[in-house]
Amino acid sequence: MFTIGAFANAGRATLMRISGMLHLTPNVTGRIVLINYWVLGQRIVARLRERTYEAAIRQEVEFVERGEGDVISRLSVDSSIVGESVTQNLSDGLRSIIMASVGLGAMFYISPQLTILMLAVVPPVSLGAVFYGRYLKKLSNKTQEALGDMTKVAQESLSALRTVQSFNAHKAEQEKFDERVGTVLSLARKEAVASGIFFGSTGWSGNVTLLALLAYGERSSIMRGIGAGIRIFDLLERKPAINPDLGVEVEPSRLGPIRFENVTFQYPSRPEVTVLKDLYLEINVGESVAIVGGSGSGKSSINALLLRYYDPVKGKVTFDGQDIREFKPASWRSVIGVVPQDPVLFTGTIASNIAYGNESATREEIEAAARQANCEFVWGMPKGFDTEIGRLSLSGGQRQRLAIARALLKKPAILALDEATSALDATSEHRVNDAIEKILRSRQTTCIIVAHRLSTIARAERIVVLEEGHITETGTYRQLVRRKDSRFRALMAAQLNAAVGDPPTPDVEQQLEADKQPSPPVEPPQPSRSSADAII
Ligand SMILES: Nc1ncnc2c1ncn2[C@@H]1O[C@H](COP(=O)(O)OP(=O)(O)OP(=O)(O)O)[C@@H](O)[C@H]1O
Repeated sequence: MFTIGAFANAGRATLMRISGMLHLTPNVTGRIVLINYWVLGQRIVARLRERTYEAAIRQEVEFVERGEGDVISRLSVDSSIVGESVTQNLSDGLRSIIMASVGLGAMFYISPQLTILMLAVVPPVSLGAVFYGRYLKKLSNKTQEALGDMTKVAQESLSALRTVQSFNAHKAEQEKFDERVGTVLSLARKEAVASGIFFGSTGWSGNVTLLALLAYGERSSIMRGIGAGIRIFDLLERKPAINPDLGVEVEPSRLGPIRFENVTFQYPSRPEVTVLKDLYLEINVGESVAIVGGSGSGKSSINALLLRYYDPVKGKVTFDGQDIREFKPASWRSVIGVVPQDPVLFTGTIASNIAYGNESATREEIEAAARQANCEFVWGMPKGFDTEIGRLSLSGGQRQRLAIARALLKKPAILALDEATSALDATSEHRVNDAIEKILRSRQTTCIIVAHRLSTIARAERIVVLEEGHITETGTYRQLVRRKDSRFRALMAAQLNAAVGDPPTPDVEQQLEADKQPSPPVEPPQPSRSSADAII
């Protein structure tokens, strides 16, 4: 064996002598080869990304929506790996071919018998390499899948950060992500061990060569690594504008009015636009207030401030007389149930979606909340509450009802509801309205509703009309609708007309006329279905 080793070294020395004759120092040759291959690699990666994106965007919606993260990871990580391995393998392969053929030629020249003896090891080693290669490929595939899964989890929660924060689900999301990171780590470890065996089989000289190659060729990747590291550390060191660790806990049983005290607000990304101007709004314990106003008047921004996604620029929001900035954000959000305009569902079962951020909820509690929110469609599904759902696999109305159930499960002292503006199918819409009405009637929860439907507006105890960032009118539905020149009437008529089509339809006029009549003392008004559920 020693003789064969010495013999192979003699072949390698011959190759070195040849490159010496061509006046190519290993340093210069290495640099040229590396730069060329690096550029080639980048071109391959760019082409691959374009083609992958082109293919992804042509797929059926279901494929991408179910495995969004996977597609993104193929675009970012997989394509780099392919690019790197193609160039790396290509350069390694070329180098090996040259070394092997020149070396073998020299060896044959010195002693054909010894060369043939040495070549006898080639077939079993090749066979081993084939099986070993397959194993490595499978392992790498699994790692990529795990990476895709990890990206998907991160993407789902980051794209729904408002939901994650309002349901205090950081811990659950972190655990989910950590689990994926763990899987990736253990697979990567397996891959490293497997590669280690591979390199180990080439003996100490192989390892030394590899180290030299790494030290020599990887300098540019280290620089790239530093660049990427800076971006990561920037995020790690960033202090959140709303510190999640500062503040006092809110007693879950604490009740009190909510006050927006002369609040002025601009979004940090658009400081030139004042969304809310010196707004004063008081909502008493158990009261339901509907906020109405034209698109862009600042309705949703009120909810965003209430939930402390943002802080006011001037003025303050108080709960029971205390500035909500004094509360720990998670503790404050835990007393508020949120139903956003376009609710987000997460990968998982219907039950886990209703119990989002509320892991201790029992099946009975989940079902009770679903019943309260008119989610009867769940019982009709073959697997009921254990049905697996993707982000968008339910209708808008069903999603909104699940979101209502999710919010009700928290038994919140305050309910912040943003009605869906998009049209829901007739049955769903009716069931959503019905669920909201049930909540409004119960009078246990303080409700602040960004309302778009007449039926909800009519049911709320008080209506505030928001125009250009401040409240221009406030009163009950009857008071506002009866006031001949009220801004509310004008808003309703204009928006209903816009929804139904010009010129004003008899429906709108009839509705407004009908509402002028005195109502029965106990029953709340029952606007006719044609216009009552109209989206405004
Ligand atoms: N995240 C944001 N960053 C910057 N500007 C925003 C942001 N969200 C909303 N705005 C702007 O703030 C203003 C008020 O928006 P808001 O969503 O509160 O209105 P809205 O009354 O709820 O409208 P709609 O009924 O259409 O939902 C709009 O001009 C909007 O463009």
